[in-house]
Amino acid sequence: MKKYKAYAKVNIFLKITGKRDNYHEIISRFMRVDNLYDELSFVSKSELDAKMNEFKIIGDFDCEVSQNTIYKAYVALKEYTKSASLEKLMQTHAIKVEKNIPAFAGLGGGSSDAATYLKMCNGVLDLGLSLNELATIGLKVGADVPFFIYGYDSANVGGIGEIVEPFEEELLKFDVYTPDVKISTPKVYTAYRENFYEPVDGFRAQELKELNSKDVLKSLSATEANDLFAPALQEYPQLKKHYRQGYFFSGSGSSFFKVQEVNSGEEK
Ligand SMILES: C[C@@](CO)(OP(=O)(O)O)[C@H](O)COP(=O)(O)OP(=O)(O)OC[C@H]1O[C@@H](n2ccc(N)nc2=O)[C@H](O)[C@@H]1O
Ligand SMILES: Nc1ncnc2c1ncn2[C@@H]1O[C@H](COP(=O)(O)OP(=O)(O)O)[C@@H](O)[C@H]1O
Repeated sequence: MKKYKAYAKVNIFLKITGKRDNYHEIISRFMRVDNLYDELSFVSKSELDAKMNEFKIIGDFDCEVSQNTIYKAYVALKEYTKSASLEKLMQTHAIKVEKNIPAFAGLGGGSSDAATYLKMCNGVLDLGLSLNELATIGLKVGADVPFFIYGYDSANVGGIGEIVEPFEEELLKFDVYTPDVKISTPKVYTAYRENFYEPVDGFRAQELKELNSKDVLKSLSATEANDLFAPALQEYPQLKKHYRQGYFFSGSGSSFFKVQEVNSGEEK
């Protein structure tokens, strides 16, 4: 059975540019983490399970199937395509997820799984949907899903996550660690809105969009790079003891990352 990789991402920078209803408009550099991914595959159900005709996810999750981003992606795809072959596929097959991306980590785990599932269905069922269509469907599941649909190594992400512009640069390797602090994304954004709201101006946003990721990380502190870091520290003070010099905060957290040092002996 073919396995599909659902990569993690880090936010090199994340700046809020405004509000849109109860969401926030952002400008953020997303970069794929090449050595951290979940693996998804379709597996045939037993005859008995097929008769149950339930959406089956095989994997280690702390949420109900109905709350899983993969199931939400299925519902959105079925709504968009009205595809009988999709229903048939999920009647006869389960989706197996080998989870490696920690949840609540600011690494986009749920969103990446949802995007990968949408691309798997599009391929296996030959639905003929464009990446733009899949990104539109995916946005219904989560703001981070469009980035994973396009599959760029590095991109400038805007809007609430629906604008994804590829950024040509080398894919960096990261050291990532995820303290055991379960962070609620909505709670961090709300804390930002209430206590830290200071949207970045257009000129500065454009400057950041044009800087390569290494130079961004060399020129900014963790707090300057990610507008959600200060509100996350306010809501989850225990994060403070996990902070290490030279590391940056990804998304709404709790993960920290830094660019891996390339030893002189290693190939460039
Ligand atoms: C913070 C970021 C940074 O990449 O990612 P993670 O830290 O989750 O990886 C994203 O903006 C999160 O994307 P995602 O995790 O898909 O968020 P969603 O499920 O769509 O939204 C969860 C909640 O976060 C808030 N939210 C999310 C995105 C956004 N641009 N503005 C917001 O205010 C809203 O309160 C929303 O109800
Ligand atoms: N496929 C999934 N993978 C991981 N978490 C998921 C998934 N579907 C739903 N969730 C739920 O979403 C929350 C964490 O989402 P996740 O995307 O992993 O974190 P973050 O948004 O911080 O990157 C948890 O409540 C988890 O139970």
